Amino acid sequence: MADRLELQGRHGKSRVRVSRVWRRPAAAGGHVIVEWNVAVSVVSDRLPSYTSDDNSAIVATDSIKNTVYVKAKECTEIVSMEEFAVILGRHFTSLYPQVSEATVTIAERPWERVVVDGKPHSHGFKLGVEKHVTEVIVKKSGNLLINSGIQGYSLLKTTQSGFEKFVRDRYTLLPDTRERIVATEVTAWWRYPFEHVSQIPSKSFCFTQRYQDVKKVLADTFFGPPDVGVYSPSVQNTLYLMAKEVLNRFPDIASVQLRMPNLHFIPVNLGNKENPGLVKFADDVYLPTDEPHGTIEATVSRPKSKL
Ligand SMILES: O=c1[nH]c(=O)c2[nH]c(=O)[nH]c2[nH]1
Repeated sequence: MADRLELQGRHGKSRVRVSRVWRRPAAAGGHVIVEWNVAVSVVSDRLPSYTSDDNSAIVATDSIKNTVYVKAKECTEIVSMEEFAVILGRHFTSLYPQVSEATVTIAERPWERVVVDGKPHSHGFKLGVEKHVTEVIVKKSGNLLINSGIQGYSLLKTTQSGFEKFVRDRYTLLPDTRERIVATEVTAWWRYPFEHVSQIPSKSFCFTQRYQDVKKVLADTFFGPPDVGVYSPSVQNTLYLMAKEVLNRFPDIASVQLRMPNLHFIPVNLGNKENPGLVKFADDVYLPTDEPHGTIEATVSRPKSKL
């Protein structure tokens, strides 16, 4: 009976923190530093270690951790974290016969070059807020999937947002409004179209630049033009327009998933019978809260080609 059990397993190392510096001269743009939190997880064809005392097929998670530092050392040219993830995935699936698949996840700590007296500093950095993340799955055949994203991208606007004409029934208290604050913390994931290591473009395509560009398109669409903005009838509609604009602008992105919690700014009205109108709301004083918050998410993809 026990012989018929099915076993699926994977192992790896998480929270491997590595930082890499590339020391370019100031004239070439100055030093570049990245700080990455790497997780590697491998799938093996052979799993005797789960069912016996035979560890002969295990690549120790300690060796997996060491490999991250070896590969960082070997990257003498600047690499994006997507490229680094592919390098690691290729390494584990090609060096070890039993490893059929590797998943490499990286989150970047957002060190940003400082600007001093209007000039980018050659070796000074400060920590930003939102994070670039990636998940790369590499198979032994060289087939792969690259998903990248943004986490913790907080956006807010003080007007040009409303919510009205929604379902109104005995459970409804929320009034219609065409004037409110809208605030969110965007999590975005997008998929690149590369399906095999051989399709990954060389230097002409830069994943890091694409991350910056996607971030800008998301924010520009959320805010609208600087002087007048753009009216948002719901977080749902704004989310869709943001995803659509990313797909419009970047043909090499196949699909976009956005998660945009609605972080409420509740109008403050305070008073009682003796003291009515202690604070009367006039689009000025709010109670910000993220507990509870609305959860709004969607995936927008290009139609599948009908070849
Ligand atoms: O943009 C919004 N979408 C909703 O689905 C919703 N629900 C709610 O109470 N407020 C809002 N706002």
